[in-house]
Amino acid sequence: MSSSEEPIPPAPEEPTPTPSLKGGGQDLRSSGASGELEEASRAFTPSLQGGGWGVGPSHLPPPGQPVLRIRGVNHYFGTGDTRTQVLFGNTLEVMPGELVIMSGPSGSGKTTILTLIGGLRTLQEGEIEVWDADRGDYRTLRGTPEPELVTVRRLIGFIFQRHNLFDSLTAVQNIRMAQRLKENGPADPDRDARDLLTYLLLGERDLSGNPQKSRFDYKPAALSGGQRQRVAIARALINRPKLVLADEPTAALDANSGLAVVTLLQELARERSAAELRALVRAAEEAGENGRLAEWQVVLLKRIANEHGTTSLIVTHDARIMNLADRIVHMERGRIESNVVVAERLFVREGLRQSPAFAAILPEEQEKIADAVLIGVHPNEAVRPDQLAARPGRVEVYEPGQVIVREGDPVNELSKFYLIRRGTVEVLRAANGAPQKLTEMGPGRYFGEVAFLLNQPRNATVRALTRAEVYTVDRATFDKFRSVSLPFVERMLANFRAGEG
Ligand SMILES: Nc1ncnc2c1ncn2[C@@H]1O[C@H](COP(=O)(O)OP(=O)(O)OP(=O)(O)O)[C@@H](O)[C@H]1O
Repeated sequence: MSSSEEPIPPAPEEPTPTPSLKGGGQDLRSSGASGELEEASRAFTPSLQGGGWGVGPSHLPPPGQPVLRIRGVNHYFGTGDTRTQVLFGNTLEVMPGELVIMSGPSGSGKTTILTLIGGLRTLQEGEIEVWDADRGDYRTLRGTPEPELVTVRRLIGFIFQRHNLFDSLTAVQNIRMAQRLKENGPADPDRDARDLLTYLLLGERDLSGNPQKSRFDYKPAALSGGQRQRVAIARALINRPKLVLADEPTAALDANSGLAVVTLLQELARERSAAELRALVRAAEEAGENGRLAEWQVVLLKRIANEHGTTSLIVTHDARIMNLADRIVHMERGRIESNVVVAERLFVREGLRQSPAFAAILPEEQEKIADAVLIGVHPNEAVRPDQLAARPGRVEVYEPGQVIVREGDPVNELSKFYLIRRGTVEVLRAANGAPQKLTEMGPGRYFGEVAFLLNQPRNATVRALTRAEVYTVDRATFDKFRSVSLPFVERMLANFRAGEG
């Protein structure tokens, strides 16, 4: 281990095996420590602690507020001449229940940021706040004394590459010793641990439902790498943490258990019907993966995931997880280069695709235009003023009665195309001197491009009926992308005509 490391915080006093960081030498606790069994038996004694289980919606952050907030985070390794900055001004918000994928090349800083969020490294510069559902308040990680950091770590389920199972304990014992018994917790905690292992295919039946010898009582040495990883995953999730931090959780897993893990993480995030879940599994299969969940696993999954609202932040290259992401955060050289809410990207892409104005723009150029107006907020959620300010010129907000475009107004380089994000607008046109309502439009509908395509004044007035949020693409941007596409489109048309001839 290089001498450039910062001091590692001391071990938490709770007998919970804290995950190690990959790369060695950074363990907060070592596995196989003496006195494990003693610690384990202490952990088996029920200690009724509040929170966690049975946390209701009132324990979510205030509406529109994140569960995790990162602002201006820098990080440096080493001292003196060898001091190197590895994170640069990173800012990110994660909303409740989101499944966030962190991607990026090796060395781009993903693990470092994850360990800072988990309170496993000292936060040097910037701000990280984690929502504490038990307290109904944010915990800040800046300058936080160790005992409070321990409390923050307890809010989090860690799934890291080196899993630090206790060698002298069985699979079930390893999970039970991490289990915090709470007032509204499962009636039979032992069964809960076994069910999680069963779901992860380490129980008494195989994927086809046929009996198999369970691994409940196996010690880590008798388990394969992938099996140990699944025990570690069960241990991380046993307390239904509201925040899961995972670093390549499926790296050592085969297709079936990888899918089981991925689906569990997704299912923990929010409620889905069994039918929706099956559709999800089918989609995963159709995507060309070999993995599948058994019918009995789906039933168990529903029970295990009875507690919802878990937010997961996962560093992964696993395409199966990528496909399930709500938000994709891409890092390059220590910086968050892009932060995309998948549903928002689909919404805007689809909106642009629908408009005939974009027909002359190549699909990949359309996607660039779409990406350039994204604001990083799910279209189901209203944008906050600070979010508008952070990404200016993308979304405009109109109050009821406000005019967005006015009939007869001339168009110029600054004229815009509008895609409705939220709210309703009405379209009016003057007839016999009085405005006549032509139609109303809601989310996903667009307006405003005809005038700038034809270079004519606006042919109707559009006015907000309710508070309306609209994405905007200005004419200069539109023309730029169209000119890129034009030669291709013309060549395609020429080929088409030649073919016809
Ligand atoms: N303990 C350390 N001491 C010094 N430099 C470190 C240490 N840990 C990481 N780094 C450096 O910090 C940068 C970010 O590393 P990090 O492990 O966060 O990247 P990563 O994106 O997780 O990479 P990978 O995908 O390979 O896991 C890298 O340049 C790495 O060499």
